Amino acid sequence: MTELLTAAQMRSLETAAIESGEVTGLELMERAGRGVVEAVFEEWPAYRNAPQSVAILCGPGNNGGDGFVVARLLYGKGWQVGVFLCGDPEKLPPDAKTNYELWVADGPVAELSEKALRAMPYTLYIDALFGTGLTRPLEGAAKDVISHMAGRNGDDFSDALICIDAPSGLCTDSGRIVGSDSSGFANDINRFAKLTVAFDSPKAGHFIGHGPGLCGKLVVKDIGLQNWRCFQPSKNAKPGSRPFVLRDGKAVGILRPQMLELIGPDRLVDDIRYRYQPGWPWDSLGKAGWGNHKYSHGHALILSGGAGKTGAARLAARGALRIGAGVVTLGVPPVAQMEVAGQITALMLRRIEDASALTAVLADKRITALCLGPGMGIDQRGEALVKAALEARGFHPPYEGRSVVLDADALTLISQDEALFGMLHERCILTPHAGEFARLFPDIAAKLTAPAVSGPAYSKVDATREAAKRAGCVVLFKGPDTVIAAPSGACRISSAHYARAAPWLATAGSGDVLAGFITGLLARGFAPMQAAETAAWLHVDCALAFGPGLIAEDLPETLPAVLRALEV
Ligand SMILES: NC(=O)C1=CN([C@@H]2O[C@H](COP(=O)(O)OP(=O)(O)OC[C@H]3O[C@@H](n4cnc5c(N)ncnc54)[C@H](OP(=O)(O)O)[C@@H]3O)[C@@H](O)[C@H]2O)[C@@H](O)CC1
Ligand SMILES: [K+]
Repeated sequence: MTELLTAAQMRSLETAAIESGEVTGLELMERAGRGVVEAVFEEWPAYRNAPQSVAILCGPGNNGGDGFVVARLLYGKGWQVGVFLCGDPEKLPPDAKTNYELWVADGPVAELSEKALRAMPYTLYIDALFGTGLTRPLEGAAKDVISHMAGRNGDDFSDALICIDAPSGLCTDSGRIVGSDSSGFANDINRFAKLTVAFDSPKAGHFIGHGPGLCGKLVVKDIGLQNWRCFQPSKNAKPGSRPFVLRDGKAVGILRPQMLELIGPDRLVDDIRYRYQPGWPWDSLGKAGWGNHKYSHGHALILSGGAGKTGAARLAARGALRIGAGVVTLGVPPVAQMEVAGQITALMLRRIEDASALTAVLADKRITALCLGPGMGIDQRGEALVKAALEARGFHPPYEGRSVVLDADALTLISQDEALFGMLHERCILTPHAGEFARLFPDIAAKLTAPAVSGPAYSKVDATREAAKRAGCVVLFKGPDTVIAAPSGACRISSAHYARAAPWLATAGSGDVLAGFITGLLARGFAPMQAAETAAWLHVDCALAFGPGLIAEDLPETLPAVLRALEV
């Protein structure tokens, strides 16, 4: 698990640490600068004993302060250091000012301008203009320089640029660029830095929006704030009582409540395990829960479209079966029965011509989860099926109720019909991609696509939370930065970036398999949020395990190996 912090949380952490009297802001800044230098040598080990030249671009706040520390430390190692300041040195905040003065004893500070920067080439460039304190669009020299670094003049700095905390101009809460004209990043929004060095914990903006593309590689350096982020583990703290912070598999503390707001599942398995409680359904994915009869592992019903449109539902059904639903039935209209019957083996088949047939089938309380949408069609039959599915909420101990995954065409249908939308309940999960999200929640999507005029900007996290609250159910907003939110505000980011980048997952039918994974877990008794986050994580893991060349059919077939590797 990786906890992701907002800029405000990071500030409150820093304030708590400083107010405790155990550490000063200056010490934190020194650790941050040291962390950057360490990261540079880890990335370019050959430079450890071969001093190079570096240009350090310092801004008017503490991000700039970190830059002055790096300047001093590299100069001390024999580097040729050019320092450029954006702003008035007299107005620097106290710790940054101190480090400015320390640097001035070593070398000069030039006023930041594109011309000054271009006067000579440097081996490396360090962007210390703005970090978590960015409040408005870049302008003037800062904007000129960043757009130059982003390739406006045809130069490519992306193998030589290190960003302190964030690429300047990027909002660390939202991963959006602040400014209506992309603040100079317009040339190629996915190529900017080689390395971004963040402190203590990554920020949400490193994982969503343009963050991952602009940051290059993300390195997080510890600056000794963990005692203010976590309560110390007490002897009585048991898994399940409060979320633990794990480091290398060991609990190092219990999260402070304010830090719980945003938690990202980089290592979701740990995340799940530390919340383990006896009887929790994850256990039943492994050996411990096997041995009962098939219906005790849940029965998923996946509704298919008509002839020639059954592939998507079959993919979803295969996913649900592989993830461990005891029984998976495909509900097909009679016209598609032969087509589907010829393609499936372990899956069951049921004729479901219309809504009344579905209602009759749902009298079977053993059906614990439904999936509607993949290939279903947006005709009257589809609409009536969605209505029947949302009406039939049946209860079946030990499950809290029957769950419904609404994907693809089902999302289009509920976006067109307020009454259907109003029938959503807490056991539903919506799985929109960006286009479907915009149809379902046009006003929310508009906020997300409107230019970000100030920071912190409205983010995909904000949008997904708002959508979940309005729908009254879990929303999984797909993308390489999948965001999952519950009406309560609980939120996870399942990011397929950095070490988990799997661009080949963007392949036809992969969303259908994801819907099937979620449905299978729901059928087994996972709560909606758990089902969505676990499925999203396993989906990416399958793609990573398979590698390039992946097609949607491969995802369910790779799942057994992924589960084996988890030793569940
Ligand atoms: N928190 C921690 O624990 C630690 C934090 N550390 C470091 O501190 C960084 C955060 O520092 P920070 O808060 O001073 O913010 P920063 O990003 O330097 O910029 C703020 C300044 O810029 C200004 N400004 C904003 N936008 C602007 C614009 N478009 N154009 C022009 N000006 C603009 C803004 O002015 P204002 O909005 O007040 O007018 C303010 O003066 C963080 O990223 C990390 O590197 C480390 O030392 C380790 C410990
Ligand atoms: K920066």
